Amino acid sequence: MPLPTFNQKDFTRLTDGAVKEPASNVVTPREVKAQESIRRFKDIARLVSDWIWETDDEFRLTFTSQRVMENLGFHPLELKGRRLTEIGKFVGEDGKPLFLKWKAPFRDKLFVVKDRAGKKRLMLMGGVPVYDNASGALIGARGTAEDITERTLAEEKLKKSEERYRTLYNKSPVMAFSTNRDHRITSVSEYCLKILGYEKSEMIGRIMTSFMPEDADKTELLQAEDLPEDDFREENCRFLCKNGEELDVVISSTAIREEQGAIVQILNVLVDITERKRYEASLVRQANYDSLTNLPNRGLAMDRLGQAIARARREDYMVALMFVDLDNFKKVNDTLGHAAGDELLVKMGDHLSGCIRESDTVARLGGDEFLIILPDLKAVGHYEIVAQKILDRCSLPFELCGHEVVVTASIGVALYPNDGDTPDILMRNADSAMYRSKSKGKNTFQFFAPEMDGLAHQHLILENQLRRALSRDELALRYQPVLDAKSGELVGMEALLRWRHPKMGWIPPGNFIPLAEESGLIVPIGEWILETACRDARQLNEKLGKEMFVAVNVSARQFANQKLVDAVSSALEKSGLSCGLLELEVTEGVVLDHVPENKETLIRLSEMNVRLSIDDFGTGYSSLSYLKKFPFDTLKIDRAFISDIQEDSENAALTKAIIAMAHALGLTVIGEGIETEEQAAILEQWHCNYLQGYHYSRPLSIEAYENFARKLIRTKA
Ligand SMILES: Nc1nc2c(ncn2[C@@H]2O[C@@H]3COP(=O)(O)O[C@H]4[C@@H](O)[C@H](n5cnc6c(=O)[nH]c(N)nc65)O[C@@H]4COP(=O)(O)O[C@H]3[C@H]2O)c(=O)[nH]1
Repeated sequence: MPLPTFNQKDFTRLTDGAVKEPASNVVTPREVKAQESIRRFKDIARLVSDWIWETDDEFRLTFTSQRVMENLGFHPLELKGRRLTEIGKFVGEDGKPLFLKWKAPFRDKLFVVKDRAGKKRLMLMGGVPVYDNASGALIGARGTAEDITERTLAEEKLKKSEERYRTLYNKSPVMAFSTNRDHRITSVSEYCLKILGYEKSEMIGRIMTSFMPEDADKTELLQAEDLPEDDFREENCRFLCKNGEELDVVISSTAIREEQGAIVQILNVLVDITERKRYEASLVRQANYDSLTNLPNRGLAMDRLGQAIARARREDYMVALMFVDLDNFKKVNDTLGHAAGDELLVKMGDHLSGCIRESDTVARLGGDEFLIILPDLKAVGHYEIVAQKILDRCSLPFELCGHEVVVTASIGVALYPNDGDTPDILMRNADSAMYRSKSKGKNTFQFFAPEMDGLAHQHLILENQLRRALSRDELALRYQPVLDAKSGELVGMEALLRWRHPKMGWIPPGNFIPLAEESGLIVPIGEWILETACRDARQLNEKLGKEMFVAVNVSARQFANQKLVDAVSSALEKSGLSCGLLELEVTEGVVLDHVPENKETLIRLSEMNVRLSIDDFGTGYSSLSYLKKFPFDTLKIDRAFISDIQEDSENAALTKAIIAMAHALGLTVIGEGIETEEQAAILEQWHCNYLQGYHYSRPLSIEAYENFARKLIRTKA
């Protein structure tokens, strides 16, 4: 028996509400019931978003609700009579075709159908078989279909993004973990586990701060309520690895909230900044600490001294500053080598640190100088105890490279407020006091006294600084060209000493050579000059392919030292410069001293084939007799004669006579201090052999000299 069906007309009539009442007014109860049922169906069909369908026993559509137009774009009439399986197919979760047993109700079956535009739509179908009441035969089916295309797409999208997030969370090299509102860890990324070294089970469920060192500041991290709504919060903290190592991390926390705003989860991403921190710390260390001894350097010491003075001013204390200088450090360096010297400094740093309290500071200023700051002295006399302790400790023998070495120290003490109220003044005064200790025979300490500011004391300070200048590379040589008067060609150069003082800048030789002579320092300094000048000359000659001499000034004090000849031959040997290219300039004083040894030294040098020159001739006795007695090769006319050669006829006559006389004795004559073309022309006319002076060039560094020489050689070529 066919299923009583609604045709389309019926349906339109029902769903549009245009139900026309039958002509007869006699309505049976059965009809009323039927009409009610139709109205109910009409309302439902209009309101539900699902597509309602009905088929006959061959599953041809006999009815579809209007919704199908919205879902699939078909007019219900277009579908009428078509089999459901013609317009689409049932599929399983896996997308494979599914064969429905129509005899039983079914629900949530996926039905893939193409809409009018040919696009795939996904419907979720449910249906029931319809049986004939009387015969019990299957006469069709009816059901609903929900269009789930958009929802499925959205779900798939969400699923994919969740998968992506999960992959990111777990597989990428990001340290991340989630916590709940109680800060207990709920999930942790694989990378995080790998870096921290824990098993997942060791982290899940634990409060995150339990992975931080006890002394770490955790307050901020435990303020979940403070987490920003649309941003993340960054905190610096330390994390403990399973192996006990500590990681410095920046932890960025983002709150994941439910719609009402309550926090559901906190996502924490950790960035390991341990290396960066280490690097920053090493930079700070480099800037503030001495790399050899690990003690604070001058900068940090001055800073601490400033702070100590400020505190002492507030609290009415005194500050003692001790300048400690080792007495025989250079000897250790020279005899045992630099490695031993370094070891000594490190050990000395330890010794000094052992003599003071933790609140005091030991710093290394450079070289063999240390500084001690005692910041909160309550009683005068306390620093005396410390100073004596330091002297005692310093003079204990050191074991250095298998040798037992004894070093002593000289200490200068200055006090705040008595001896100064700024770090600079205190430093200067402690330094002065230290020099006084040195002059008093070393291995002692001295307090600053106002008279130490005097000239004699400054002299003493300078002498001590000069003593250190050599080891600190503060000395340098400049070279002034010497030219052939006739040809204008370069024949040689004179080496002139300069001192680059760390605070005073370049100091001219006239200001410190007398000091060096007086103190005997000219001997080691002279050796350095000889070595440097010979080496530079040899290298320059090699580069230029020329044989030019270098003249080196040798003072009377150097002659008094027996080792001059040895120093000269050692310099020549080390450099490989031929003896005939070294000229030693001596002043009249050397020969006038009537010291027999000087003559002997000059003879020995001359026998070595080293050239000898008498410097500044004309300024002293200018005795002709010694020129004959001593083996000189060259005579240098002092620039005092040359400067007024044009105006002063007496000087001019004298200069002319000196040149003639020197030639008669077989000497080469050099005119010094040539400043003008005219002076050069006159001297050339008088047969002066060589010329030197600002007119040609000022003394130059060896590099600048090389350029000068190359240019001159080019113009002469
Ligand atoms: N006004 C003027 N000056 C000119 C001119 N040409 C050169 N001079 C300067 O005259 C000085 C010549 O050196 P000196 O008579 O040996 O006189 C030297 C020498 O006696 C001594 N000296 C320099 N270097 C050394 C050294 O290595 N050892 C020793 N023992 N003494 C040195 O110091 C003295 C002064 O040296 P510096 O200041 O370098 O002065 C140099 C040089 O710069 C010029 O045209 N005009």
